[in-house]
Amino acid sequence: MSEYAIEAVGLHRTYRSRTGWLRPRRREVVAVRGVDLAVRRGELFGLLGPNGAGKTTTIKLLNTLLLPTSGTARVAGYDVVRQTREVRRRIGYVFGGDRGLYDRLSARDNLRYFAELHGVAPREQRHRIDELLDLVGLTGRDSERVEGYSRGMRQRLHIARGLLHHPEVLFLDEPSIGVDPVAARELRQTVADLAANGTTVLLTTHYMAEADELCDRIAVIAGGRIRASGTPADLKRHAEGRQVLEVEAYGVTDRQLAEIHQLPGVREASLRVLGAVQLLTVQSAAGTDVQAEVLRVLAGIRLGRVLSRQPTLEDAYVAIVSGTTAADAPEPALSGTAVPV
Ligand SMILES: Nc1ncnc2c1ncn2[C@@H]1O[C@H](COP(=O)(O)OP(=O)(O)OP(=O)(O)O)[C@@H](O)[C@H]1O
Repeated sequence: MSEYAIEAVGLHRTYRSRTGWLRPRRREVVAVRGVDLAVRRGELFGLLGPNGAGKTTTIKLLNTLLLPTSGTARVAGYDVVRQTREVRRRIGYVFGGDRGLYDRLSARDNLRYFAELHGVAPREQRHRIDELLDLVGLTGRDSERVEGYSRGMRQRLHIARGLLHHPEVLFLDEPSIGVDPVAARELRQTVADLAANGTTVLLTTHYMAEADELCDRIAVIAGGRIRASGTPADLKRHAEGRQVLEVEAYGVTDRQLAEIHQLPGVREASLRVLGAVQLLTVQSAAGTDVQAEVLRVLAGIRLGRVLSRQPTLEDAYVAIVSGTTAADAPEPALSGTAVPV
């Protein structure tokens, strides 16, 4: 038996569609271009990337919902194209959002229904459902209708649903999307417990802190290609030798962001909108003090907190996605980077 639960070699996927009505035209989108992955059994592996990077497509290629245009993959030891039935029996798939549960049924009845669909033997059902309700922390709330559940509770019920048939590999696509921070923490605990019980988990997320806390290893995907992979500590090295300046501001323009990018010593600059406030993050070579110059560019704008700090996994991620990692980035990038939130 291979030590890997998921092995992919050179996965490609092109979507072909027609657009237009009077003069239909073919449109091709290369969503995944040569992805290699090797996820060990029992590992909690994160696939991170900005919007449109190819995360969901990669997951769908691995869980047999899509056929690769080229390349091969094995999941739980079986080929995803030639042995789809064997693969499907051994995997679970949980995607973020509201679909996939019956609102007017209780959590327990939802699980009963899906247990039937998955062919879980009737005498095993009760025990399995109790076990899963306990794992996802819904014991005691299981007779309530799902329509009254919070987003976090729904997500945990989704996970229980995905685990009914004892899958060896669980695919979790954006599990904490739209979940509040406290519920997200509980959700992370559930995912960590799963991996501790031996299930291999492949998780996609936009949240760096989540990946940092949870994952044994992470691959960063952008433009359909894996840009970097390794443990969170390995990835953090991509921002090694840098320092980070964070400025809360109100009304930074694209021009100012581009100007900050051009400042001597600046490696990366990005802007995120957090409610009413913008968070400007500037990465620079360690030992280069860019603060005075950045504040000069921002003169006249209302500012909040200004903070200098060590790089985090998120900074490394920004550097990897924009192709300006510590090793290969002597020149600053030319344009601002839109960071997914
Ligand atoms: N059914 C489809 N037909 C055509 N193009 C598609 C289809 N599904 C995805 N794409 C395109 O393929 C690319 C990769 O999409 P994918 O959904 O895999 O990215 P993602 O990393 O999961 O993004 P997000 O975080 O936004 O969900 C994008 O450019 C997307 O627009």
